[in-house]
Amino acid sequence: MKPSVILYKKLPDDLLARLESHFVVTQLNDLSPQTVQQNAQVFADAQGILGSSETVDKAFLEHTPKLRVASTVSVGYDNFDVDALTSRGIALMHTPTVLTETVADTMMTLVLATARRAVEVAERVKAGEWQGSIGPDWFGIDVHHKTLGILGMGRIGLALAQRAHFGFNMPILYNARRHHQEAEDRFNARYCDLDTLLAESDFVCISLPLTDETYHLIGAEQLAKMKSSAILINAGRGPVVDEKALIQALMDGTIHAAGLDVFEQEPLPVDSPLLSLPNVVALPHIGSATHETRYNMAACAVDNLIAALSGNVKENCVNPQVLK
Ligand SMILES: NC(=O)C1=CN([C@@H]2O[C@H](COP(=O)(O)OP(=O)(O)OC[C@H]3O[C@@H](n4cnc5c(N)ncnc54)[C@H](O)[C@@H]3O)[C@@H](O)[C@H]2O)C=CC1
Ligand SMILES: O=C(O)C(=O)CO
Repeated sequence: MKPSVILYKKLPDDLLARLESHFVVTQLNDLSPQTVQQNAQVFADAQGILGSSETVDKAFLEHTPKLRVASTVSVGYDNFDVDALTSRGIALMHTPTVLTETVADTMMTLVLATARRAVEVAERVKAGEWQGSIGPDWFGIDVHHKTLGILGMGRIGLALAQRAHFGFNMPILYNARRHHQEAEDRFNARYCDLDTLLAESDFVCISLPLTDETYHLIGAEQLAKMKSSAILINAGRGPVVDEKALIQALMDGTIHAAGLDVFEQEPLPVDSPLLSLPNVVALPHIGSATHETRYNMAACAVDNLIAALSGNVKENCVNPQVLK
């Protein structure tokens, strides 16, 4: 008999058909306690789950005694209790690599949009304010040849460094737990401690995962170490930055601007002070959101689930120790 799996994200038809050729698939909207309660038998029978963004913790796992694989349509997995999964022998599969270039494009978009005030001035044009030659109140700052600091020199950080180095002639600084030879050799990136990176960068770019270590890594103290002309870019996870401290720093001119794809609470509440600051470009977590990349992520997640439930995993497992 085919194993039962729960799908909690919409898939393109061809990928759904592929999933259904291997499994008995139940489609649900989410993994909320209410959904679990209403579909108790489905969760009790499920050997696999596939979707994104929902919390999978100890309390959830109590309802899934047969679960063997969780396949997330994302590279980030901070919404999973990995220790709880591992202690139950459940494999966690994710989708690195297929989204790397697209997310780096998004980060470069934020760098350019904040520096050149693209959103703000486009809105002024739409509001009919472009009535003659523009003056300094419409000007931005240069991106090329400025120093770009990277926090999180992993796959996405490297792809960002490539764009900044070759495309914009930007010196690259990075802080990491170890030296990255590839970044140093290919992009002339210079390793430095966090304080030096904050003090010397014109753009501080975050492509870090959210972990206990990175939670609120950037707070008031760190923002105060940045240049007052510097711009903060965050496309890692919202809680890596203390959002209250960031709002204060943007309001009092401690830093120049921020380009944000991720927030402490998503969707960003409509009354967030971030939305009334002209020096903020706020995107709705679109880092990987292109048609091509979202398709590739979904295909990767389907393949990951098939591989893991058939004992055939070659890549993309967060906790490979459960496979031994
Ligand atoms: N905005 C968006 O739509 C997206 C956001 N992301 C976020 O980007 C993150 C990174 O993705 P990848 O580059 O593929 O992952 P990765 O694992 O290749 O890179 C993360 C890097 O951060 C480093 N790191 C972790 N903790 C650190 C610490 N405390 N101090 C310094 N460095 C530390 C790791 O050593 C690694 O080099 C994801 O975990 C996710 O949170 C990923 C995709 C899309
Ligand atoms: O993959 C991730 O981690 C995202 O945030 C969305 O692509």
